[in-house]
Amino acid sequence: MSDRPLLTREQSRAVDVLAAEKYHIPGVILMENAGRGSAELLIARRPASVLICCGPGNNGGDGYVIARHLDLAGIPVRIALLCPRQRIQGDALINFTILEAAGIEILDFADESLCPSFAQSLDRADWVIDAMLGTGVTSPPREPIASAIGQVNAATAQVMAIDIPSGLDCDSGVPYEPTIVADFTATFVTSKPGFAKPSAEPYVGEVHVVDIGTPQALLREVFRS
Ligand SMILES: NC(=O)C1=CN([C@@H]2O[C@H](COP(=O)(O)OP(=O)(O)OC[C@H]3O[C@@H](n4cnc5c(N)ncnc54)[C@H](O)[C@@H]3O)[C@@H](O)[C@H]2O)[C@H](O)CC1
Ligand SMILES: [K+]
Repeated sequence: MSDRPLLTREQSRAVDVLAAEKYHIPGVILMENAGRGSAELLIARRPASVLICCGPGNNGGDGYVIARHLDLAGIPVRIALLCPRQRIQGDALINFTILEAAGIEILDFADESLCPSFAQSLDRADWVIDAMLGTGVTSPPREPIASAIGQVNAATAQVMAIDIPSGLDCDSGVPYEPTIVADFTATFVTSKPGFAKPSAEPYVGEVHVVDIGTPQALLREVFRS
């Protein structure tokens, strides 16, 4: 796994497209593998209480899957949702709807200014999961995610970043203002080019690669292109 080439933003998109269009793998299966593999990494660290900060895209979708697996493992977990519920779409929406049906606690923080209860939720957690922004982002984090990143970085809880620390450019390794400072990053398929850059070092922490069930043949195609 570790001898695979690094995966760029464009190749990450190619994985999703090829999986769906040529290899008959629905995106929700990749998301399940991504979330379950990430949850297993955190469960091994025996968290007492977890806050999962979720953004509007599929990075947030991974966060909903993680919530379900932590809940199944008996770990108290809450979602801090940093976008209006109506913005959630596709595979992320499938997993969000499951969480709603399962009664897992979802706290809404869609407003520009995070209300004091975001800080209170942070205080209650010994681990925070950053599932706010992933490979789909090429600009500085906007509100309310920007404020959430600032508050997470100032909190005492340990931080696990999903795929990429939110705010870090996965290709260049340049941190936007602000960027999550993670204790460890669970990244999918293989590591990202930006992680090897000195500018990324303070943000990514220990990097763990999580496989998401893509066939070898698909990966060969992606890395050949
Ligand atoms: N093939 C794989 O590796 C898989 C990865 N998965 C996860 O999916 C994300 C990428 O998901 P995507 O929906 O493309 O993008 P994001 O979640 O990163 O964000 C898009 C979302 O964010 C909004 N947005 C864009 N720019 C900003 C900004 N500057 N500030 C705030 N919000 C912004 C935009 O409008 C969209 O709504 C990848 O990282 C993995 O975590 C899959 O789960 C499995 C396959
Ligand atoms: K992230």
